[in-house]
Amino acid sequence: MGEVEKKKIIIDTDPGIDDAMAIFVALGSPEVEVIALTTIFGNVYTSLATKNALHLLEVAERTDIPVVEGSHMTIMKATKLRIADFVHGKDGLGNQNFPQPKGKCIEQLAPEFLVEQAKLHPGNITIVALGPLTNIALAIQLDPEFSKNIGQIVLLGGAFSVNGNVNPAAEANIFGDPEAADIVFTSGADILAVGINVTHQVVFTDNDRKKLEESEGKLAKYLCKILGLYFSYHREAYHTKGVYLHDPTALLAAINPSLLTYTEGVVRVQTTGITRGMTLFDNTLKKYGEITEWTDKPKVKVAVTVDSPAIVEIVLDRLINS
Ligand SMILES: O=c1[nH]cnc2c1ncn2[C@@H]1O[C@H](CO)[C@@H](O)[C@H]1O
Repeated sequence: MGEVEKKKIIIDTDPGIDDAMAIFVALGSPEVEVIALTTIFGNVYTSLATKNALHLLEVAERTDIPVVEGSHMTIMKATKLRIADFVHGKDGLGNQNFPQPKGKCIEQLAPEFLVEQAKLHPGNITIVALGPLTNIALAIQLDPEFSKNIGQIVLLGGAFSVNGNVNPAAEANIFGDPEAADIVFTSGADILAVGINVTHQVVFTDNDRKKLEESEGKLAKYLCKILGLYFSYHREAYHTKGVYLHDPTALLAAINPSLLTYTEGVVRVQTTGITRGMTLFDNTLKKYGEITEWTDKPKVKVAVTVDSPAIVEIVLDRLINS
């Protein structure tokens, strides 16, 4: 029997403790081929995201995978960014003082790289977007064919019919660049959004962490070092005895969509006022009496439920066997 072709994924990432987890899960998943990591600000600034991406690939002994640096500012060219170092540490990886990576990112910039790869493999690349959507929006602006050429964009972002995590209205990745997010949601690309309404159901407990600690998995052991800060943040902010697996859930949705259920509709992002960054979903079933900002916009898929025990089990399995 011939080998089943692996799904080609590009992870757009701002590592980030849960990003590190997602990247390692991806590297341990035989179903996918990680063709590059592109970087973005969010949990850290973009230069640090690049450094951390290179570092994580060195830890995983996968320096064959290129790192491509992304935008240092929002699509509106704002450089005053909201960085979640209080969740991930000053270094983005739990304040562990890791050595500088030896490798370097490639010369090309992330938006051009994304455009080029989508052209090279039309319909066959999945972008797993784990941070603000700036690079992807820039790729859409660079090439009118990009939304058609890209296979799918699975994004971790939004808070659908629930409160956000930056403030009651907005989730962190969308809040990081709301204008970019609105461009992506309305681009016509095949989009699957995994919001915190879903990822807050996927809790990785103290007991799961113990399983990582007691395992022989190389990447499991590494993650145990950086998870401490993420756990204490969750204990303080959410009073949970565990952490939310945001990025690993989005990554696994890209690998095996049947782990979640979805609905379809139009998503717009609020870009002004106190609800800046809010994602508003229209299921398009109601016929409004007038034309709205949602009318005739392309539909996207939005995750509704998730098989949390299965997600945690797969994450554990991929890390313990690393
Ligand atoms: O309270 C928070 N504020 C800002 N960012 C957060 C918070 N909690 C988690 N994340 C980070 O933002 C993404 C999910 O929204 C994840 O990458 C997560 O690590």
